[in-house]
Amino acid sequence: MSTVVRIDDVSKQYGSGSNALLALDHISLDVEQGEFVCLLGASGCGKSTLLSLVAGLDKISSGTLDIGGRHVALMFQEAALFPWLSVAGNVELPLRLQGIGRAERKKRALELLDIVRLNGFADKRPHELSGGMRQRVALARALAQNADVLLMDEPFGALDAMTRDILHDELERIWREQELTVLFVTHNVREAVRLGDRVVLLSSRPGRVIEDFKIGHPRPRRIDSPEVSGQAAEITDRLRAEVARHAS
Ligand SMILES: Nc1ncnc2c1ncn2[C@@H]1O[C@H](COP(=O)(O)OP(=O)(O)OP(=O)(O)O)[C@@H](O)[C@H]1O
Repeated sequence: MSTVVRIDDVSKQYGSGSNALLALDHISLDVEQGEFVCLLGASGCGKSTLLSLVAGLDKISSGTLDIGGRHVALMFQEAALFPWLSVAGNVELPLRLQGIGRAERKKRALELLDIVRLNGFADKRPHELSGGMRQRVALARALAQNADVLLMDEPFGALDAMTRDILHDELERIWREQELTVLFVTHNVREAVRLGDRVVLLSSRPGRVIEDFKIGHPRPRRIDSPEVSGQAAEITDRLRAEVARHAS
């Protein structure tokens, strides 16, 4: 296995002087090729900060962060589609930025829409889609970036439980088929156990890695299975203890 994301002793401080805020405190975390790693922690512990550092959207304050020049794609809770573009137009955008010609773009966009099971919706506008369908488009657009690493920040947080459940299955299938490496931020412990090879628990601010749970249950998992529920309960207890420690 090769390491795709190497985070070594990374700290992140926002601001300076009396306004300084330490968001991440000496975080070390390696993500291997093809791994699905979920990041879990109390609100404000620095999960999104860590993703934005891996994405290169912000600079680390100290330590080393190495993704070996690999390409990353980001996906957020809001699909953030361009409303004036069709579904296919939104998916084509990264392809256009890669300089891919019109005919090839159209073909590739249709293939990607097929992968996320949105064939037949290419000409629709984002407002004509449900929330779950919009996230499928966002996923297709992320895949269009041909990234090695998919960074997902609560991508299903705004969806109802049933839609989320279906998208878990879809994401798992796509992750396997496309041999992606995924770093997935969530507040939802069961979702983390449902999806992750590992669930990395961060402390309350400043974020530190307090535990790295290996999730060995066979896939595909059901979010309501006794195995997932049992391990989620164990992790929730650990998280609760951390939040209580921070509050006291
Ligand atoms: N650009 C910024 N400037 C200053 N402070 C910031 C900035 N971005 C985040 N922070 C602060 O850093 C801390 C970590 O924020 P971050 O959004 O990474 O946490 P999180 O774990 O993703 O939170 P949540 O679970 O609520 O989404 C918070 O206290 C936040 O207010």
